[in-house]
Amino acid sequence: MLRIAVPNKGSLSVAASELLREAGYRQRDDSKRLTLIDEENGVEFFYLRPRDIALYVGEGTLDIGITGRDLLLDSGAKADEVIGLGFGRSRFHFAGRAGAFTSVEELRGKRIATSYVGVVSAFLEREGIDASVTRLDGAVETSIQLGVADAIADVVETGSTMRQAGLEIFGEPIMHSEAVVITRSGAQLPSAYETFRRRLDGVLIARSYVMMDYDIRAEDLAQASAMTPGLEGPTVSPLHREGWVAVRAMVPRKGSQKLMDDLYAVGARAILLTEINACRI
Ligand SMILES: Nc1ncnc2c1ncn2[C@@H]1O[C@H](COP(=O)(O)OP(=O)(O)OP(=O)(O)O)[C@@H](O)[C@H]1O
Ligand SMILES: O=P(O)(O)OC[C@H]1O[C@H](OP(=O)(O)OP(=O)(O)O)[C@H](O)[C@@H]1O
Ligand SMILES: [Mg+2]
Repeated sequence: MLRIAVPNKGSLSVAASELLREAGYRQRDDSKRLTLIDEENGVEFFYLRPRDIALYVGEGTLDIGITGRDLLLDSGAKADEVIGLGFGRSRFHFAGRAGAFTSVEELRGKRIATSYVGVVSAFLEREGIDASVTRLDGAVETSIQLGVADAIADVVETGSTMRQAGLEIFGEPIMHSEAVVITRSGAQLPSAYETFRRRLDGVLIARSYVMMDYDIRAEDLAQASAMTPGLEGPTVSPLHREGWVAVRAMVPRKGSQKLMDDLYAVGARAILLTEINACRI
């Protein structure tokens, strides 16, 4: 059986289970449940803290994990990111009281609080900055007000937690994160992994692509099909109208409305955009 770790709580948990459900796997319907066997697909799911997942996968106890890229790097586990999942996107930033810092150089000799000691220490070492790093479990933003730290390094999505705590980010983002699938470095994975990977790729593609159909005069086909190259090439079929053809191609969802305008402008008509529910590429 393929053994897969899924976040049991936190920002990634619901979206990870939704993705797996869309990919045809059984998922728990009770958030207190910590393991689940999907007999039909030959998979056992383990619902674990996102922070611990890289450790289990790195040790080889579990084959696959879904966690945050930031948590994977922070753990130092011997596991690699194999698929970016496009949700749980965040940036990782230093912040201080409004106006207190303008650059990371000013962190020298200062106290920094964070839940990501691995990421922060590696960054400071790379930059040659000597500072003391304190580990906190969460709600790191409050530590400055409470006098435990001069600056913090934390996850920022909308920035509203920082703003409400009266803090301001400074310097470039230390990293960009999203939910990722991880496997143990150099591991020989069970053959079921390939099916898992193809299913997930299928869901991700179905989410980011749509199907575009249109009719066009044969003489305008070259110009229009260059705008809709599809994955392998567009499907072009005869139309029951002299001098016209029907074209079908997958196109990125992003920008698809503008693409319809542009196709219309080069002579395409009966332009249809439909959802892809699932696919194997
Ligand atoms: N507001 C957010 N938006 C997007 N991603 C986030 C956000 N907060 C955290 N993350 C990401 O979610 C992952 C795990 O963080 P999360 O906060 O869910 O775990 P946790 O702090 O252990 O759980 P909890 O917050 O429930 O105690 C990390 O990869 C992090 O980058
Ligand atoms: O930029 P924002 O949209 O405000 O999101 C960022 C906040 O979300 C996370 O907190 P979480 O709710 O996970 O609490 P925690 O700090 O206790 O983990 C993260 O640690 C930040 O505090
Ligand atoms: Mg959190």
